[in-house]
Amino acid sequence: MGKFKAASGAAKKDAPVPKKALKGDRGFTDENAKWLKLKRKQPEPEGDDSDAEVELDSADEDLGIMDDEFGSPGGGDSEDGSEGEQDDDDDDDDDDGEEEDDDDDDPLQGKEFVDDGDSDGEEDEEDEEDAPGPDGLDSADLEELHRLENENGDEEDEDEDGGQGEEEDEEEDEDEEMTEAEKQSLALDKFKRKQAALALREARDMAAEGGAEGDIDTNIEGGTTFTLPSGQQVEAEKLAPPDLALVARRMKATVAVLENFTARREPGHSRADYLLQLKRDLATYYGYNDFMVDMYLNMFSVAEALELMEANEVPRPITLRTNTLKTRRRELAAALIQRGVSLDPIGPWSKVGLVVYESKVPIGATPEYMAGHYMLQGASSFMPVMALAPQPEETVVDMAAAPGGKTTYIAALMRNTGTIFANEISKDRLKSITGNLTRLGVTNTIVCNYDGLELPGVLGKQSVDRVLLDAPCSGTGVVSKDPTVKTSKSQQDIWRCGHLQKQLLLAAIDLVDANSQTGGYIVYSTCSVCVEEDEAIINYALRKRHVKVVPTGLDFGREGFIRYRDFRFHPSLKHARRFYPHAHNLDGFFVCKLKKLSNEPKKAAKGEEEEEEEEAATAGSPDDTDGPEDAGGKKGAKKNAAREPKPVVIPVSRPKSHPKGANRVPTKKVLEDQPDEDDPDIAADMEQLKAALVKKADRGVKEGKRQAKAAEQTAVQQEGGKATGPKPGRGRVPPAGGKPATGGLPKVAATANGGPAPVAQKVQERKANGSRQPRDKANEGQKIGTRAPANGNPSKRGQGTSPAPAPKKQKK
Ligand SMILES: C[S@@+](CC[C@H](N)C(=O)[O-])C[C@H]1O[C@@H](n2cnc3c(N)ncnc32)[C@H](O)[C@@H]1O
Repeated sequence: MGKFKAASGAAKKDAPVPKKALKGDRGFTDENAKWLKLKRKQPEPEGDDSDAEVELDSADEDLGIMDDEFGSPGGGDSEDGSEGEQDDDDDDDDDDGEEEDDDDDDPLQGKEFVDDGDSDGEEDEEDEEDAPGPDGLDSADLEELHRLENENGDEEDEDEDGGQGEEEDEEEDEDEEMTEAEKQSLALDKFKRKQAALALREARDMAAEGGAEGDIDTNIEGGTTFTLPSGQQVEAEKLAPPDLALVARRMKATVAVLENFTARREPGHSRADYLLQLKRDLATYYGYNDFMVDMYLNMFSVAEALELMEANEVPRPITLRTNTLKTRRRELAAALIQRGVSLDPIGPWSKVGLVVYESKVPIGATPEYMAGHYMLQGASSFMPVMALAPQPEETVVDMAAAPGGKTTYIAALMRNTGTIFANEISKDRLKSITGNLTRLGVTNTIVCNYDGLELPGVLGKQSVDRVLLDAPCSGTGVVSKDPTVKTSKSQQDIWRCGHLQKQLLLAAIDLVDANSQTGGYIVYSTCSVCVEEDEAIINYALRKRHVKVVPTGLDFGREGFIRYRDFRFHPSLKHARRFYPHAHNLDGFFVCKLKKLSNEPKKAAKGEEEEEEEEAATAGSPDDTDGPEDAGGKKGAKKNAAREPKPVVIPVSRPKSHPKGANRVPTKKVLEDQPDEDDPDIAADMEQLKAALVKKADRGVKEGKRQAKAAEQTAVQQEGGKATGPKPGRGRVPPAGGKPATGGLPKVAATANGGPAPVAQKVQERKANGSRQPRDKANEGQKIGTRAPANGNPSKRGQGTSPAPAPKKQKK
């Protein structure tokens, strides 16, 4: 008891696995049992980047670790996987590479590296909570406390005994300066907190043990059957401050009932009644909105959803990636240990990662950091680059690159050879990319500032070997970094993201040459756990392009969904990988690798054209995310509007009327998106949207004129001519999205010498010359650049074919 255990069978299955990566094995094993353990206390990165940007434009710079990924929820991280020429251990990422275990001869291994003795991390926090003082507590309170403590057994007592020490003494001193009332109030607060913590722990324990048949006490008030609160009680609770202890105990009881419903239900109450109460309580206790609670409960068992929410309260470990362009991991580790940093290798699955437990110095401002020997970067962001497995001398696109964490990792794996196009739509975020590239000594990268949708037009279709699309997303996987996600996301956000993600993924596929000698791969990743942003996007691409899902090479992580509620995805989606905080101690993350099979356009299957049209009109509604094929085909999903909740599954709340069809005002994002001109479907969709927009704008103008006229008349009628009506021509024209896309091609890649890079031309030249040829040193300066894009000339390519809007700030 008392430990936060993996709850479900599924979670246990995922538990860190093998002993050691076998030599010659490909991929990565999950032997990181130690560091994967949840830890309550982690050193904060300098500048508290924790506010990882869930928003697309959130600046990593805020952290004071400007270039690093910490603080950028979207997944901004940079990692290198290769140890360059000194050490090939980075090659574990390569599809073709043999895995070498450099740790075998790592002198630091098991010596200087600090052992994480914090296996009981979770309890530490509670240990630090002071036992409630007797002051101000009545005997009933104390009795209750003792009862709770006794229920939690000796372990709890030990925790408390051991956990206080000097801190308690200090508090006693402070107590003397307090008034009696203050003391009582403080003590009561502590008592309540303690009660809540104990009750929650019980709930967790019980959940973790799968409801241990037989010995679950479902009685919330000793002896009586657990009774759901009445409507009146629910209303009363809404008005009062939340009683967290009560809520926690009720959650426990509710979970127990749901897990053995027939035996424990209260007559007259349905499963839905209990679920509704549980949802309310989860939202109260952890502070989520209904959408998020529904999403978790749809995805996991109730017990596991609880675990995930609990894990979201805990920060992920601080991790860094050795920049193998400049140093080796063992050297970096030795240098940091010298400075008072406690660290360990991140796990056998990475040869460049380190996990930091404690640091006496700001880890984002050490001389080694400044010198570019490492990148602070969340462990989950290693995965997409490892899956991409870029090869030296290839041409690779990082389609949504800021702040450049993954770009720099790609560069390291390519050993600074070949060419990377690091693209980012947000001009403001470009400097984070260039800053990181410069600091880490990356010289094979051209930074560009396009909407990713434009890239096939700019760089040329089938022009590159690999593309990483670390897509803008809702950020529902990074709650611990950005708790605002708990309440700020809605189903509409997911639909909006989904629509953009689909288009970006098609553009990514179009960039890749299926006939690449060494590549032909696309990796799609998000830091969202929403199926509509993950598997549904891949499934869409499978229908639209000649691609197949291939294994990521990552040996841990859960399989992608093939069935999710009403959705049925291609069976190959099991090769995708999902990572969760509660199961892997990683941010919630999705990674999927595609192999392009042919450069030929894929003919739309029967019925799909019609579907595309509808998609444009619905712009990412759930119905366009590949609904069930077993319910009358894909169209069946659309007809299946009233979706039946499955047992212990709560339907996602949807708006009562989803805006569809011509009357729907297109979202701003949709209007900004540029069509892939070579994709007739999308181009047609966009035309349709634009037409609708123009029509709407016309209506708005007419309405504006009408109102102006009315205002004039009113003014004339009014004494002194003071009009109170709307001013002529103001305020009635549809705003924002209505702005027609104007302007020429923005943004340009810059070369190392600051001049504009004729990007597409270079790619085409490179292709013509054979991309595998060694680079011409004389051309290097022109071809390769890492500086911030100058306001140079735009690439000629694409000009006049795709009127691109100025880059807009994107919100995730
Ligand atoms: C998840 S973050 C990328 C993190 C980055 N890959 C890293 O590892 O450091 C997504 C990025 O996509 C950018 N973005 C959003 N919409 C885009 C678009 N249409 N084209 C290109 N980039 C876009 C956002 O500004 C944001 O920087």
